[in-house]
Amino acid sequence: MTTDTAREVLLDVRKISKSFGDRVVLRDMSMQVHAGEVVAFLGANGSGKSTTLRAVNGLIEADSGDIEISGVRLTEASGARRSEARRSAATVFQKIHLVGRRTVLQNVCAGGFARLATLRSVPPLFGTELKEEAMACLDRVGLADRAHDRAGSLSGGQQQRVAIARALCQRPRILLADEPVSALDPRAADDVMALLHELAVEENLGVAAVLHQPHLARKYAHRVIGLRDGNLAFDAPIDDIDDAALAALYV
Ligand SMILES: Nc1ncnc2c1ncn2[C@@H]1O[C@H](COP(=O)(O)OP(=O)(O)OP(=O)(O)O)[C@@H](O)[C@H]1O
Repeated sequence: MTTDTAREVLLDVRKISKSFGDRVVLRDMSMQVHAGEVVAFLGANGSGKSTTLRAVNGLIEADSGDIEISGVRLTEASGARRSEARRSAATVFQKIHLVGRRTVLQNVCAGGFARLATLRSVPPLFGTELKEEAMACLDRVGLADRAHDRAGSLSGGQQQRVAIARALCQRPRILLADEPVSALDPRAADDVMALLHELAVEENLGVAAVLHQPHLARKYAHRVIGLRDGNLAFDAPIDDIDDAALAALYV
């Protein structure tokens, strides 16, 4: 798969570094995610993949460097503009965090709450509109028929698709997926990666996915970023990286 680098840059990470105590875990990490592409992050345990995504979604602050999300430089923005930029990048985690006793639809609606919470006054029909939007998001991931089931009654793969629908209800431009398929069986993993690929290509989202499965990167990513000990090892179209280079990340 090739990527069109003329596409809009949705995420621009410039030379971010991060240490925990004396331990430097990211050094001058730079990378971009464009609209319409899936970027896979590969690397051994502890190489800094999640730290990179966490610096983007605001779970941690980088010590230095700069991050631009949807055209907003976080170091220069504050208040609502900064929150809005952050919210344009929605995160999907390995641990799915649905409220199991609530319905699938209620869980997906939760993705819209963060967005609505920033409005000065809540539109009067927001409940109905939000539910309609959540249903559309569920339909997008192929689970509209499970809307009124308890979330906890779904399989792991289905729950991850619900989590993706919840992220979509946030109306993101970028999906950050931190090991989205690590807890899933091979078939469910394939389905979830196929869905992420489809969302990138058909909805023009940028997808950055941390993966531990090089074969899924080969099948579904347009570009691959390899990390080794907090350093960028490579950043290239997947077709330019051979299997030996992928395997070398893990030795
Ligand atoms: N909050 C923290 N406090 C201290 N050290 C941390 C913290 N978060 C991450 N680290 C350390 O930073 C390094 C990079 O962690 P990170 O989670 O980014 O790696 P990773 O490539 O995502 O690994 P994995 O594949 O195991 O999830 C690891 O050595 C980890 O122990």
